[in-house]
Amino acid sequence: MVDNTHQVKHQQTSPEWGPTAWAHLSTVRTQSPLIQCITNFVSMDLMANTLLSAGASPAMIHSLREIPEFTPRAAALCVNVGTLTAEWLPAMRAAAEAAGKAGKPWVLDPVAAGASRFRLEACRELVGMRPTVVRGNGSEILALANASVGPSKAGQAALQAYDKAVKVSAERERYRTDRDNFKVKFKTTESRLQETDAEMEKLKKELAEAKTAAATAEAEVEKMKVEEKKKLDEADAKGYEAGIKRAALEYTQTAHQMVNDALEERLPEFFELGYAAGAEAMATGVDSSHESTDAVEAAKSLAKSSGCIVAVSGAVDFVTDGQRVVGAQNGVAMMQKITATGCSVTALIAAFVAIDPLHAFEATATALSIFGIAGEIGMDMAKGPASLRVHLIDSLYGLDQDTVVRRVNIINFS
Ligand SMILES: Nc1ncnc2c1ncn2[C@@H]1O[C@H](COP(=O)(O)OP(=O)(O)OP(=O)(O)O)[C@@H](O)[C@H]1O
Ligand SMILES: Cc1ncsc1CCO
Repeated sequence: MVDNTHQVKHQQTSPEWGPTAWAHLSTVRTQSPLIQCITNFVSMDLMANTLLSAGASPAMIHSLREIPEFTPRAAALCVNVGTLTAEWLPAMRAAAEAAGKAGKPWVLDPVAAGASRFRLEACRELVGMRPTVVRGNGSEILALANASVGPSKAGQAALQAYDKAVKVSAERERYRTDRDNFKVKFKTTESRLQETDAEMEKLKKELAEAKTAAATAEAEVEKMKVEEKKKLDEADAKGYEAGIKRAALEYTQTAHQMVNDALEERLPEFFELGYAAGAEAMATGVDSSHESTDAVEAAKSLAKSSGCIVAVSGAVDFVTDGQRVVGAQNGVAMMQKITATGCSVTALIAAFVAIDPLHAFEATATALSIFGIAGEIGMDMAKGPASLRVHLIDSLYGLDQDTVVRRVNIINFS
């Protein structure tokens, strides 16, 4: 059971974040608050180990039969809908209600809130039960905020999304047309090149024939030299004909050389055209994920309409109560490559809020920052996501005052 008289008391409106974060972490270590987690199957292990390495005491208890007896004894509750089923939802409701009645803080993680109507409805209902904190990624907070603002605003958001989709699709079509036009141009050039090649082959053949004819004629002239004068005249005439043919061949050879030179000169131009079309085709990808910065306004409006603290995780973890906004800028991008880091930091928020429930806003920001610092230090030793998972837990366990105070990076955004 948590003794609230030991809760962190030195918070002010504008806290010194480093010392505050250390006060929160060291209080979690000394009080070891019992945190009940109703969470998804994927996150159970990492979440429990995160809480343990921070000094809290995890209990992954979700049976409806145990909740009335157990939940009031926990210092805080963490509800995560990651692998939601119709059977588990009543347990989540019951635990949220029991925590509320016992005056214990509880935290909601609306995993993939927008993935289905069932999930969105469940999340909306749970938000309506007034969790102390809601923590999600950008897409989850956007889905939840849009679902909570009523049909007209949701309709507007859908229309805006539709407009954007139409624009992107038109742009894509334009790129496709450009690319197809280039393909046609390229094919035409190619067929012209083939025609020239065929012409060249024909001329080569004629040249060979002419060479043979000239050789024959020369041989004949030689022969005529020793033959009668009468036949010499005839042979001369044939030789003259061969001469004309050779001149004609020399002329066609020169013409062919000119065509070749002209094509060679234009080669860089063809290359430029191909390169430009390639670059345009590559620029057609459409990014559909949301950054945490995209969801700050949605988080503020959700915080206002629900009365909860709302946190959006990402490169910057934003925390808002509807008026104030702060951003925790710790963590490393590789944390996204470990499943359930988000779920785990939500549980850590529950532990921090458990020991300082009167300052849930500050406790949420410091929990996010501390988890990020553990990720940063863990990353120095990690080779990839699997080893980061291990080193993150080790680093969280080993954090000391100097490191925390020095590395906490929380700034005011409003
Ligand atoms: N680009 C980033 N740079 C630094 N830290 C990040 C980045 N992206 C996420 N994080 C950190 O990773 C943790 C998890 O955040 P994320 O937004 O990925 O949660 P999530 O999508 O709910 O995760 P999950 O569903 O796997 O539990 C947070 O502590 C967050 O600060
Ligand atoms: C991968 C996954 N699917 C449902 S819950 C969960 C863990 C991250 O939220």
